[in-house]
Amino acid sequence: MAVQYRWATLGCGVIGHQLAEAMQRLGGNLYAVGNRTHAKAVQFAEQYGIGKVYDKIEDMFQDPDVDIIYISTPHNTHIKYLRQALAAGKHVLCEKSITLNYYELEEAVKLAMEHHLVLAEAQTIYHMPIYRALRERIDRGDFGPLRLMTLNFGSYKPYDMKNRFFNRSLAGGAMLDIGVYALSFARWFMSSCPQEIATQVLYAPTGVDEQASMLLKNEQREMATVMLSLHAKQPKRGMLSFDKAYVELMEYPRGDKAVITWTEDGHKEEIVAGETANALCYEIEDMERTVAGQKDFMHLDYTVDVMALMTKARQDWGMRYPEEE
Ligand SMILES: NC(=O)C1=CN([C@@H]2O[C@H](COP(=O)(O)OP(=O)(O)OC[C@H]3O[C@@H](n4cnc5c(N)ncnc54)[C@H](OP(=O)(O)O)[C@@H]3O)[C@@H](O)[C@H]2O)C=CC1
Ligand SMILES: O=C1CO[C@H](CO)[C@@H](O)[C@@H]1O
Repeated sequence: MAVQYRWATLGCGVIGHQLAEAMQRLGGNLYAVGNRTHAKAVQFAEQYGIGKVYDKIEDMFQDPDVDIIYISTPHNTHIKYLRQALAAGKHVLCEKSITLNYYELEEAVKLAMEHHLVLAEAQTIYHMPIYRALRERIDRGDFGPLRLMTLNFGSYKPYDMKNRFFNRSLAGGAMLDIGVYALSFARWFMSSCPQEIATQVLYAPTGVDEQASMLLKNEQREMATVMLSLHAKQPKRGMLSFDKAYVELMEYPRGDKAVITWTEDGHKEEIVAGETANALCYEIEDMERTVAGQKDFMHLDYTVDVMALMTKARQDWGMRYPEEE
């Protein structure tokens, strides 16, 4: 699918570069770039052959030629830009976690609805073809009823205040950075949003959540366990357990392969769908198809459920960011 809309990127850090590369892999290009540090936007534009660099970020919202804004700044800055972009009539694809908490997201969703715009979180899990392939097989009843899932996500980040990971003023912490993947995985497969949630937390010296565990259960008696760590490596492993089989996905945020182990005789089956390297291409394509009005491929309803769970967990812990005090 060719890129048909004009996209502007707000932010040109690690993931901003990946989005620019994905655009080019699709045979398109970003239309414009804006960034807090202007010099980096200029350099970014040169690297990718982007024609427009805004002097000020605010100019992006007023540019009548922009259709979709991609926000990739730290979590706590998202709401400020969401407000401005949506009020100016732009569709928005915003990086995970889409907002700091449920209340900010509620406000953004209301704005998007009022202005008839597509608002979406850049959550790779909702766009990787392997997730759709598995969903189809589950819905067909191949594995029997879903009983439980176990989700791990561990990343080793140093306690370095120069980056966002442990910095409370940049909305650091495990839940918003990586918990959002585990919960999006859980929400994708669960028949309804979990109603019961039990959690534990360990804080980093900087006051943000370094490790967290969660137990979830919904009305259909489907359960999930989540273990997160931001200062200890773990495999990114998602496991779904059914009556007839269990299914494992490794590197699940951008997974492209699932291994099924059949309960009856233990034999294994592998399903491959999509490619990890194209993760952001799938996201761009789904956003464009949704903006074009084909169907909703973005799953903002799941994003809202996941944000509600993350907010509930932090409320239970009494953990607040400076913006919430
Ligand atoms: N989907 C995915 O696979 C991934 C998603 N992410 C998400 O993307 C977002 C950005 O992460 P990442 O690219 O790693 O971050 P980086 O630190 O690499 O880049 C951050 C960007 O935000 C800008 N920025 C930083 N602070 C502010 C501020 N206070 N106001 C305005 N702009 C600011 C930076 O501008 P400057 O140049 O001036 O510093 C830079 O352009 C996060 O929400 C993160 O969770 C991150 C990695 C992977
Ligand atoms: O989204 C992301 C991908 O995973 C990384 C951890 O391994 C995160 O830190 C990052 O924000």
